[in-house]
Amino acid sequence: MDTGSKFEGSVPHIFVTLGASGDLARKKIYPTLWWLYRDNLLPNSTVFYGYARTKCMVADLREKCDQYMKKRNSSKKKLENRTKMIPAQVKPGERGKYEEFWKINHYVSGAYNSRRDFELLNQELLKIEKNNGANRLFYLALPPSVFEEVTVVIRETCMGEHRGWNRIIIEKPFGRDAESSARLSEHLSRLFKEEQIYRIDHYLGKEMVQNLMTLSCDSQDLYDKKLLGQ
Ligand SMILES: NC(=O)C1=CN([C@@H]2O[C@H](COP(=O)(O)OP(=O)(O)OC[C@H]3O[C@@H](n4cnc5c(N)ncnc54)[C@H](OP(=O)(O)O)[C@@H]3O)[C@@H](O)[C@H]2O)C=CC1
Ligand SMILES: O=C1O[C@H](COP(=O)(O)O)[C@@H](O)[C@H](O)[C@H]1O
Repeated sequence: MDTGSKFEGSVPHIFVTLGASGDLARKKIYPTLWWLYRDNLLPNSTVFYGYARTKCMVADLREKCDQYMKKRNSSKKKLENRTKMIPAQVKPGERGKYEEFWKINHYVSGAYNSRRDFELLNQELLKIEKNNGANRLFYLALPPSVFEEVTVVIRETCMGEHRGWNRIIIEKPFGRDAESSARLSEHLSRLFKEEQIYRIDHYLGKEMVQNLMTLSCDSQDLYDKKLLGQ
């Protein structure tokens, strides 16, 4: 299996959001995918798949996501908009592209522990790939209680015969404590190579967290008094 290290534009990319019906998907993942698509930051022939138990159509998913799709605001503007109750919307000039974005979205309904349902998902992906292979990313937008079973079926059903690399993305939390975190890592390492596993904590991109470096240089007292720990 090719784990892949290159961002190869000529090969199709398939981004599968597991738990597509949920809060993280609608508020963070789909808006981010839209911004990347809108700004031409994705490889050509990228396709998106949503997967969850909820039976729904792409149109239903779109309806849930619509209000979160506006370009990211600064925190100040976000606060102003919240206060004024202004609903977020895609800008008028971007609506054509927004329609294009939803046309390359698909949705498959199934359980997270069902081999059969994931085989069906795999069949869908293979149809898109038309025997040319593709690079596949599986984003676990799911409660941690589902991580173990879903990664087993992904490994068993969605990676075998197809050509291209496969990656798994997990949003924090990676366990509740050191022990459960190590258990999760151990489980994942039995299924995937480390370079296939991406662990994401979007809080590390937040301004305040980024500023910790500045704080650490400028405010030694803060550290000395262990205030950060508190
Ligand atoms: N929401 C956020 O902003 C953030 C979330 N996270 C993390 O991301 C992950 C997803 O979060 P979030 O989207 O808020 O979670 P949700 O509770 O919205 O769950 C996502 C989806 O998972 C399915 N699901 C929920 N509970 C179960 C269950 N007990 N068993 C099987 N499937 C279930 C549901 O889909 P269906 O029933 O259709 O299958 C649901 O739509 C979690 O690990 C969370 O800690 C991290 C950072 C931010
Ligand atoms: O990781 C988390 O993210 C959500 C969303 O936060 P946002 O500031 O990016 O909108 C937050 O509600 C949750 O507490 C946190 O654990």
